[in-house]
This record gives sequence, structure tokens and C-alpha cells, in this order.
Amino acid sequence: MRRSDTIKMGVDRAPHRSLLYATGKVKTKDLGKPFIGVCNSYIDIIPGHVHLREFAEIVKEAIIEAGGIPFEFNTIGVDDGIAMGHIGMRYSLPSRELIVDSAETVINAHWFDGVFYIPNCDKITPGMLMAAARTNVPSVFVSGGPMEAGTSSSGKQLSLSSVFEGVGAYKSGKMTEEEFKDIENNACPTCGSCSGMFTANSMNCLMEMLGLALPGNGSVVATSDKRKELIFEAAKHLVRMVEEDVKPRDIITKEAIDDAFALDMAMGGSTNTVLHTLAIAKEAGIDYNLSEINKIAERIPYLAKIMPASDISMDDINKAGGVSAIINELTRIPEAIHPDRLTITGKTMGELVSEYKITNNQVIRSKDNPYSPVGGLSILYGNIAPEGAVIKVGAVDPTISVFEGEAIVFESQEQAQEAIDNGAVREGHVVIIRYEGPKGGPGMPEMLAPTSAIMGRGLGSSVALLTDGRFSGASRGISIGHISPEAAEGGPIALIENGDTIKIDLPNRTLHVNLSDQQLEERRKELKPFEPKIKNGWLGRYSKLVTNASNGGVMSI
Ligand SMILES: CC(C)(O)[C@@H](O)C(=O)O
Ligand SMILES: [Mg+2]
Repeated sequence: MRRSDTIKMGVDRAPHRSLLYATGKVKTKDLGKPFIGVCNSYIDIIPGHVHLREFAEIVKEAIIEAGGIPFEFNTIGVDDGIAMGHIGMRYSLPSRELIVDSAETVINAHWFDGVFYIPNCDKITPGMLMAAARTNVPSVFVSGGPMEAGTSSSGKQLSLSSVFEGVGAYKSGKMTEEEFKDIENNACPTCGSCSGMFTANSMNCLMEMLGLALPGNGSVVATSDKRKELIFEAAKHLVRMVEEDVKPRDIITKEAIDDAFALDMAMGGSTNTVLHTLAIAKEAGIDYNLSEINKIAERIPYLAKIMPASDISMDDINKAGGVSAIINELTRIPEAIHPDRLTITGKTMGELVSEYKITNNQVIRSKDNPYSPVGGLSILYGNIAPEGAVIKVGAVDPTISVFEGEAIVFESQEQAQEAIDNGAVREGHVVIIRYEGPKGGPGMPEMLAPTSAIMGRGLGSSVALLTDGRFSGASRGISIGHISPEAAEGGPIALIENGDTIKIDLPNRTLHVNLSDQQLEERRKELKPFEPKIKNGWLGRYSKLVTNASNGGVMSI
């Protein structure tokens, strides 16, 4: 008995069959075939998704060829780059929840036997992964693929982060208008997800490591015909998985989550992956503690330094062997990852990647010559972040290990941005941006504009930034986010005052303000209760129900 028999078999389902015939997609002879949902995310304001209408047509063709009947539906999407720096960014993380809930709704209301997911950009990928884990219907993923890197007139490799940092450089007089315009016009040359190791590409690579996508998913560019091959192969696996009843939770195990973080460490993934992977684990019924991530960081070397941490693009990574070559390299380190895990191909992860070799050691380092012996992401704890905070250590100036500075406090991203722009933020400052967490923002906005402004002004090694909000994958410098508990739930970040001394110790993974527990308690007595900034509509509801970043920023039921 198939799931979809619920909507198509027996006398009582005659009305349902009438409607299915009316779609023009089903004939009586097809009723025994698996019904496959095609969860697409076509939307033409996101360059990473602009090509997905045609993409889904190929997917449907591939599903029919593999013996299934495809039914397409769409999710919404937010372009984080376009939503950056204004109210739009407050909708970005909440959009992940709408994507999960809407995919669950369509999949369960129509009893699909399997789902072919087509994600690409920031919240769409984790939203769909969460939906797969939640519905636990056999699933495969083929993402839209990365954008090709841009090239400036002087031949420099560019990505979206070059434009964001260009804003800071231009505004502070460090870049001419001509150079600035040249970057703006050349940074994003094709469709696809932005070309660095930003959030979209980080999640699409991670999906390969989870075992839910085929080799090449994370790094083959959107414009390549190879994506078509991935689609046809994935469709065959999906129909087989439906027949064999192989479900997402057979693949998304605790070991798979460990390994997803391991890949993040090896590639210096976006800090957002921490938020999303915790949320995916939750949906898969896995109790995963944030502190586990540091144990993984200790055993995984940093092998691939990609934009914004270098000038290397995802396309360069693909040409140097791709994500599978990195995974294969990790299998050569004893006990580093779990190569015996199941993948959608029916092969183990170890078997699947065994043929993939690093072809250019300038781009992907070997385990014996890594950029750093420890991973590119780190979880910091201390009296500012009792439940944890996240930093992309791989994108910090390597000469910095301990940073001590003076707090300069802002109650919103906008206030901080103004102070950075007018020069009030100076060397030795630790910029605190609070009330920007999931509840406080609401929506935990990404702060690419302030982090890029700091970099663009040449303050990347002399100013730190701490927030209960989050960052873009394109953010770099001493940028510490996801501070939990957040200010809106009374976290200690709410108690910091201008002039406090903040100490960030990267090797020991700690984050402290020079105040005793007693001093913090004294200040707490003065703390005013949090008043939500938005009280109605979707964001009002979200602010009420969302949990903090150490819980993946998921909504409580
Ligand atoms: C706009 C970006 C670069 O996609 C950002 O939103 C990220 O999270 O990496
Ligand atoms: Mg983003």
C-alpha cells in the first residue's frame, strides 16, 4: 500500500480520482504509480531561483522517466541580499518556518509517496530539509547551484561580498567611484546562489554531506549542463527509495548531523548553518547540543578557504574536486567522520565519495597541510553567552587569538550602522548590537552591512562586533553572533554598558565581560521588561513563539 493510495484507491475516492484526472496529469493506468511531489522554489526576484521554472520541468520529465507521476508546488522565498539592511531582513529567518509549514501542508494533505526538493538560497534550503525531516517521506534534493564568480575590469575575482565591502570602502574614501561601480556591475554575472561560501552554498554543500543530495550538488555551477545529469540520477534514486521505503530519518541520523558540522569545519561554512542544522536535527527527532560542535571543530582541519575568507569561489572548489573530494579527504583521518552512513544512492557515504580526489592542492588543501588544524567555526561560551555564541574563526585575521576591547552599545542594527558610518566606532571598540535576536529583532536579522562597513573601513582586525542577531555567510572579521540567551529574553548581553571591558579568547572559545555575577545581578534589577517591537501580523506571532538561537531559532508549539 502506498501513501498516495489514501487519495486514489477504493470507491470512496472516486471524487478524488475525478479531480486528479482533471489535472490532466493522471490517467486510470497511472493510479498504481508513485505520486511524487516536486517542491520547487521558483521566484524571479532571487537570482538563485530565477532559473528554477525550467529546472522543475526537467525534474518532472526525469520523474516520469523513472516511473513516477510528478506534481509541482512552490514555496515562498526571500532574497537575503535584497532584504538586507531594512525591515525586509526581519522576514528572512521567519520565512524558513513558513517554508517548512507550507511544504508539510502540501505533502501531507495530498499524501505524496516521495518528494523531489529544489532549493537554493538561504532559508529555502534549510526550510526544505526541515520539511523532509518532519514529514519523513522519501526525499531527494537537487539545488539550483552556485552563481559563477564575477571578474572586475582589473581581473580580480568578485562575489556579492565584494560589493557589500565596497560600500564601506567607498563611503570612507578608500575606493574610487569608478572602482565601486565596476564591482557593482560585475560581481554577480549569472543566475545561481552567490559564488562564495555564503549561507546558500554552505547549506547546499552540507546537504551532500548529509547524504540527501548527490556529489556535485553544492559546487556544480547553476549554468552547467551537469545539473541535468544530477536531476535524472536523483529522480531514479527517489523512485527506488519510495519502493524500498527509505526515509529521510534513515539518513539524517545523529552521525549525519555530526558529519554535516564536520564539513562546515573543513570548508568554513556560514555561521547560519549552526542555526539551521540544529533546527534540522530537531525536526529529525535528534537531541543535539550546541557544545558538540566544538568537539568536532577540534578534530577537523580547515581544508578549503573560500570567499569571503579568500578569493576562491565555489566554481574553483568544483574544479579542484568538489565537496566529495573534501569528504573523501576527511575519511582519511581516523574517526573524523562516519563513512558508513546511508545516502540516497543506497551506497554508504564512504563508498559514494571514494572515487573523488583533490585535483588542486592550492584550492583544497590535503589533511596533512591544512589552513588550520582545527575547524573554521567555533562556539564561544562565557558570562555574556551562557548558552553559547557563534563565530566564523576561519574568516578572522589569523594573527588574532585574544581580543580585549571597550564595549560600545547599540539597541539596534540601524543605530550601530550610523555610528560605524560616522566614525564613532574606533579601534579597540567591541560593538554590541542587541535586541536583534529571533524574538527581539524580531526575526534575527543578518548584519552584513555593519560587518562589511567595519571591514571596508580597514577596522577588521581592530574592532569586534557582538550580537544576538546573526550574520551573512559573507560576513568576516571578529564577528560573534547568535548570543544566547538573547537580550529580549533577559540574556546578559542586555546588561552590558558602554565602557565595559570585553574579552574574546578564541583558542579557549570564551567570551566575557569584566563583571562579577553579583555586578550582573545588580544591573539585572534595573533591566526593563522587553516590549516587542512588532505586535501584529506574522512577525508579531513569530516574536511570541520563537526560541533562541541555541535552539536553532525554531518556533515552540
Ligand atoms: C546575501 C547572502 C550573501 O546570501 C547572505 O544572506 C548569506 O547569508 O550568506
Ligand atoms: Mg543569508
